[in-house]
Amino acid sequence: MNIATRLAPDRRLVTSFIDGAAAATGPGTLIEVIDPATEQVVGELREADAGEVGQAVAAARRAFDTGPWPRMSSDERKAILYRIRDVILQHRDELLALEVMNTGLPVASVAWQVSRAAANFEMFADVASTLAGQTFTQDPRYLTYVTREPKGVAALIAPWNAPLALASMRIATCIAFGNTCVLKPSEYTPHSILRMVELCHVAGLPNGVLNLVNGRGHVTGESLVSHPGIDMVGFTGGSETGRSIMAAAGRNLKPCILELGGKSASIVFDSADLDQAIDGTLMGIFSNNGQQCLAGSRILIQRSVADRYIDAFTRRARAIRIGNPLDPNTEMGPLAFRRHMERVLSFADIARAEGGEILTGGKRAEGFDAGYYVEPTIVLAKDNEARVCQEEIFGPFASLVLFDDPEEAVAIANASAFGLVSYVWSNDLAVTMKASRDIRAGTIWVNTPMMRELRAPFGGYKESGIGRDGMSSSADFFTELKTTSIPYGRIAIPRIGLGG
Ligand SMILES: NC(=O)C1=CN([C@@H]2O[C@H](COP(=O)(O)OP(=O)(O)OC[C@H]3O[C@@H](n4cnc5c(N)ncnc54)[C@H](O)[C@@H]3O)[C@@H](O)[C@H]2O)C=CC1
Ligand SMILES: O=C(O)/C=C/C=C(\O)C(=O)O
Repeated sequence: MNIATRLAPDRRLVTSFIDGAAAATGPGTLIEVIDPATEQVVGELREADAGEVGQAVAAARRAFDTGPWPRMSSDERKAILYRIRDVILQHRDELLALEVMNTGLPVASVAWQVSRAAANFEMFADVASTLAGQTFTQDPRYLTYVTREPKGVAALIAPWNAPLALASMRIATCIAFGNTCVLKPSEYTPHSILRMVELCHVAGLPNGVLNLVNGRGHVTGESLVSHPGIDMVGFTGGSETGRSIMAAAGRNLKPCILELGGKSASIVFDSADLDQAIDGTLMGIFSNNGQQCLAGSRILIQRSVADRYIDAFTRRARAIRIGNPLDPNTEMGPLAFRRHMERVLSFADIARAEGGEILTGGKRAEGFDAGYYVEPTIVLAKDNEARVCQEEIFGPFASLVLFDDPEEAVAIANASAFGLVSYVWSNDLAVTMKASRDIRAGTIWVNTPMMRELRAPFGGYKESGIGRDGMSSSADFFTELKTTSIPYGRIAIPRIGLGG
């Protein structure tokens, strides 16, 4: 199937979507959208300038100040969010095709991500509709109660590596609590997101609650996050970008929730079920074409099992089926865009220069006329100080480091600027318990590849982020707490100002 030819001419151009309608075609810069599997131009987006961003923020503000959404009962909002879930699932194939066309991710992994997008809306509808309040009676003459109110208008910035799953997470956590927002997806992956935004309106989301602006980060993104009319910023993406977004938001004293990069340690102890650890560490680094913040990109291996592990891991990596992302048998597709592919490949030269041994890969995959295909790459690093162990590469690039005992493994895992997740492979309970206690990361997965429990807090230590997504954590970020105290009857108030 060549989905490039399936986009109708009127679906090629992506514009802003403001107050429930596509923005009229204006003079904005046109930016080509390229299918990374074919390198063909499959559409363009018309970049929103500061003026158009202002219109989107104004629409979100109107919807917040005077629209029905923040004033609905949580059950009414829940009914609409459930309909969004249903409409997403009804349009699964269409969303899937657009997502594959924009990202180059294998169709099998995108299928899971469309389900995840639907689950995000369901999950946060449930969370918001079951929020419990608090009461206090320290002074028995009073009832003091705490209510949660929506915080306002959010700027939401989404990445390109799993656009539907991650943008929907930001949208759902924001609007479920009665807020309104302006979303800016990545300029590389606008088509699936535009369709999802349209579908949210088909499902009955009131106009102005979810507005969309498209464009590059330094143009549309910067205008949005520095706009004085927004009340908060939600961002998923790289740590450097997170730094500038937080600085821009900070100038207006706006809070941020940042889900950033990682260089997560996947630790293979000699007490592991080695076959399972090999399956899990392969998924950890090579799934989603290696483009995941939560990738297990630093694999630490206990020296006593290193030969066996490395031999099997390398053999299996070489056997990964690279190909057309629309083929259900494909295990790895192309990287998302040319500049990113070149950056990932540059780390092979860096690895060699710093004394690492490339066990496999380090070059473009052969046999393709077009597409940003890269071979699964494995480097045995000289040590954990190497740049390939310290910098987020964000591609199918595994950096291996050896260790002798559990204490050393934890020390290496922690010797990183990042702290998003860690994977622990061991059947020794004490080893797993100590590792999970001592590793400084937001999530520890023991004997399992990525497993997202959406209710639990998810986010990073250190440069991997600020704040957490999840039940109470999302509620804390996306609502204001209001304390009200009311006496049970007329109280005696000291009478001042009666003197003469
Ligand atoms: N989920 C994650 O953790 C992701 C991590 N990355 C990491 O970041 C590196 C750089 O990739 P990029 O494509 O440059 O990702 P990025 O983090 O710059 O892009 C993510 C989003 O931020 C927007 N953006 C960029 N600069 C902005 C600004 N100043 N203000 C507001 N919005 C802005 C982009 O347009 C996009 O929508 C990758 O190599 C990878 O290491 C990239 C994407 C996702
Ligand atoms: O599951 C989440 O909420 C976040 C996942 C983040 C990534 O997979 C990513 O950014 O790569």
